[in-house]
Amino acid sequence: MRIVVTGKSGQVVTALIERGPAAGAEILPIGRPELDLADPENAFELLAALAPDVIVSAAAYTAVDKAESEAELAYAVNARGPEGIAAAAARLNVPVIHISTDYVFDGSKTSPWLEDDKVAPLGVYGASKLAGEAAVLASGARAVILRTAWVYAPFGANFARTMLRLAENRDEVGVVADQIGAPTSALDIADAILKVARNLADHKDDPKLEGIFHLGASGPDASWADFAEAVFSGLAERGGKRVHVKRIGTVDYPTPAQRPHYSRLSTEKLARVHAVTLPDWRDALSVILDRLVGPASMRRDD
Ligand SMILES: NC(=O)C1=CN([C@@H]2O[C@H](COP(=O)(O)OP(=O)(O)OC[C@H]3O[C@@H](n4cnc5c(N)ncnc54)[C@H](O)[C@@H]3O)[C@@H](O)[C@H]2O)C=CC1
Repeated sequence: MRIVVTGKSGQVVTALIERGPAAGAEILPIGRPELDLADPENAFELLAALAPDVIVSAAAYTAVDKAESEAELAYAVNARGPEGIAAAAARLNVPVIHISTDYVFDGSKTSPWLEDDKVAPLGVYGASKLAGEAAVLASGARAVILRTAWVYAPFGANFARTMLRLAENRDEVGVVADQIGAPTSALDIADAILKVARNLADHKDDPKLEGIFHLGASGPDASWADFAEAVFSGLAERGGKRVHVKRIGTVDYPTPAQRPHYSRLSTEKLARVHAVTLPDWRDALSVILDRLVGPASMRRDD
């Protein structure tokens, strides 16, 4: 199975490159300079030359706060980019898996968001990603939208790595405790994408496999403060220092873009239709900390 994925250096792209071979997939990343999503005119020629079985649209403008002052660029990359990719996929008759976000919701629920819940993005990033979803769904390509959230990995820019960096010279870190979600490993996201890609490639005439699906880790709800505490206790278990989390409110940490208070996504539909369930986020974090800090077992006496 040949999978072309947009982007070259992102968390999900990098995870796909790492996980693809074990799933029997050849991963072909395309990104800048040859493909600029802000100007995807050449997408068809590029994709046609690579002859993929499935296209994964993973690259995006992901700077949530900066998007508030760069709306034009955010829309170009997150809406017109995927539109160009999906139009090419339709012409090539190749299915497309497009990665989207919990930020299409306003966070006002208190139970996990369902795929057909009312969308109401709070900021430019979420609105531009929502426009991307709409463009992909309207393209005529066989399309799966995978909305995920709170992505982190052993590489790239993410919350877990930021916490570990702060631990180097801080004994206490203030982290918001009133935004709830599920930290989701890009490695697990890559495994899920590969399974969905396989389902699409193997069952060409099954429209039930298409549409919007939510993808997130299993396990208990977590706040960013809970996630930080789990990172720091994992660090301590691996012989690192103890860092205290000061639980603060969103009001104490103002940002240009407003974030949803409750971001947990219901993953029941993905489990039912594609037979994909992600591991508990605490187990996934342990896998990533083993790589970033060193295996906990190495520090034990046994
Ligand atoms: N990071 C997160 O917490 C979340 C991410 N997502 C979505 O998941 C997907 C993957 O996210 P990450 O891997 O975390 O993103 P990332 O920020 O790690 O990587 C983004 C990738 O997009 C590429 N890119 C940016 N502008 C481009 C352009 N104009 N042309 C071509 N490539 C361009 C970058 O070079 C990079 O490879 C994105 O669609 C994002 O919207 C959804 C929910 C949460």
